[in-house]
Amino acid sequence: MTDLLTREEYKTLAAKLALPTSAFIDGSYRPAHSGKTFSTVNPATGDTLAEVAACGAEDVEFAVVKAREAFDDGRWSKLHPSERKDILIRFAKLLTRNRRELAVMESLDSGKTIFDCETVDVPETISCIKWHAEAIDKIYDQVSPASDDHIAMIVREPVGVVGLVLPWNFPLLMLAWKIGPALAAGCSVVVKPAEETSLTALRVAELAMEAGIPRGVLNIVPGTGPEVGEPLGRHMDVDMISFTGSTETGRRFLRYAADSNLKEVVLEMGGKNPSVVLRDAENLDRVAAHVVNGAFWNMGENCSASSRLIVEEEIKDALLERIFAHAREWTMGDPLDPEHRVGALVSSDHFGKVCSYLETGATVLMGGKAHDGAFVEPTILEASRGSRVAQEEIFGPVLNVMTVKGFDEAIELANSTEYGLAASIFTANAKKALRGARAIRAGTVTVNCFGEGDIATPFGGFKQSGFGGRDNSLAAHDQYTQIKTIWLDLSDDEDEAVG
Ligand SMILES: NC(=O)C1=CN([C@@H]2O[C@H](COP(=O)(O)OP(=O)(O)OC[C@H]3O[C@@H](n4cnc5c(N)ncnc54)[C@H](O)[C@@H]3O)[C@@H](O)[C@H]2O)C=CC1
Ligand code: BAL
Repeated sequence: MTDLLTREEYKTLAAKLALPTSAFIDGSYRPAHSGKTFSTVNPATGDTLAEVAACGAEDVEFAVVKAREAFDDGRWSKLHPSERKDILIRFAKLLTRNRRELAVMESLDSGKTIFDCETVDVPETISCIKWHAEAIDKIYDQVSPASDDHIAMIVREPVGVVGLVLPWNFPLLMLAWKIGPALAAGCSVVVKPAEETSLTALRVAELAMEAGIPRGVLNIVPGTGPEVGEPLGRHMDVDMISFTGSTETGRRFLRYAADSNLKEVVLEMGGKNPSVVLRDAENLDRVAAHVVNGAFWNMGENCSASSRLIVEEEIKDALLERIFAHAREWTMGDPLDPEHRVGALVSSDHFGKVCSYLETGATVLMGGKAHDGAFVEPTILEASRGSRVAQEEIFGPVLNVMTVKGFDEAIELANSTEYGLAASIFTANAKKALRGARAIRAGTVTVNCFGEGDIATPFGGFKQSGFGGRDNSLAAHDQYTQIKTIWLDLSDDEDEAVG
């Protein structure tokens, strides 16, 4: 368990932080080609933290050229996997050395609680880099069945230059989910952080250089979606895009690829994830704790947040009573106070979006109030299945409750949105648990618990939640490599004529 500091100690650290503000391309910090900057704001206070380089198409071009040079000359892509492993492990050690600085920077820039940054975001970022580093020199290529006078090898090669487009809800962790396997595989990357939260990615790039990742291999280009994300998505010399964010923007990347070089596209997008609680669920208090954690953790700014509770009507009241009790324990306020479990929403725009769902006419069972232009109380609503709060990804601490009469209706309702990222099912009946887990169309289903799995299990979605691949596990290695088949003729030259 991480040793947490006091609020005052975190405030002192925050005041002393040196914030990186320039793009990081070809191994050094540089201003945007245009010289323009944009403000990055602490959403909890509204204060401007720093002016960050507002990059554009020229900067994307420069970063892609440098990433391509690095890839083609093999300074990283052709190292022995064990050499990449050693450097990435050194990188993980430097992240560990700087973990407190990164946690405070992440909390300030995103509004996430320091508790989560210290206990989840930063440690999982480090273990993700380590996991892919440790895996890379243990993955074997294959030899296919073939006749005695041939050998057919199936080898995996790094995809090449990869554009990584990140969301703001887990700035460090999503960076790690993508650069961990991409760098381990030997790719060169151009990262576009979300404009709301660029700081930690810029700092991490410097630590990567210090660890020995060669220049040009890891480039960070901050800026807006249209000015940086689109030129990256349309670039003719980018071999692949891996994106996490909204389904709407994910669709754009498919169009960019279709209109340019048909680069590979992997999309990890939104969710409207159900917690299904059947009448035979055991230990409703424990179920309630999972439901509350699933709905309110990270202020619900989580693609796999359990934002829909589907409960059989016999147990609805008993479950809700316990859910209210657990939700009341989720204290909200200054993200740098380690006692707080609910911090600020990421931006005033996003705060406005979440608040708009509180005014759609749904019955408010708990919470429902917003504070100081940044904070939304853990909120429990009751609205019908066709309503906006039941269908749309709110990405805030808002749980919608719906009752059902039995298993079949519960599963049908669980599947009734355009999304299919994650789901939980709570029941003491093993058959129902497994039938439900199979029938729910989602990339991850947890039984009698809530979670996303871990670095060793694939993460991604069905339906409009996902496209093209999976983050985490060796499935992520597959994402950043492509298959090549090599045939070799072993026959004696004198055996037979060709043709
Ligand atoms: N992990 C997830 O599933 C996430 C889902 N969202 C959902 O999306 C909603 C909107 O949040 P946004 O920040 O606007 O998400 P977004 O999908 O627009 O942003 C994600 C990334 O895409 C980039 N981007 C935006 N527009 C682009 C464009 N036209 N071309 C290329 N790149 C572009 C952004 O700069 C950012 O780096 C949230 O309220 C939430 O519902 C947002 C972030 C993460
Ligand atoms: N929950 C990890 C992925 C995401 O929310 O973007």
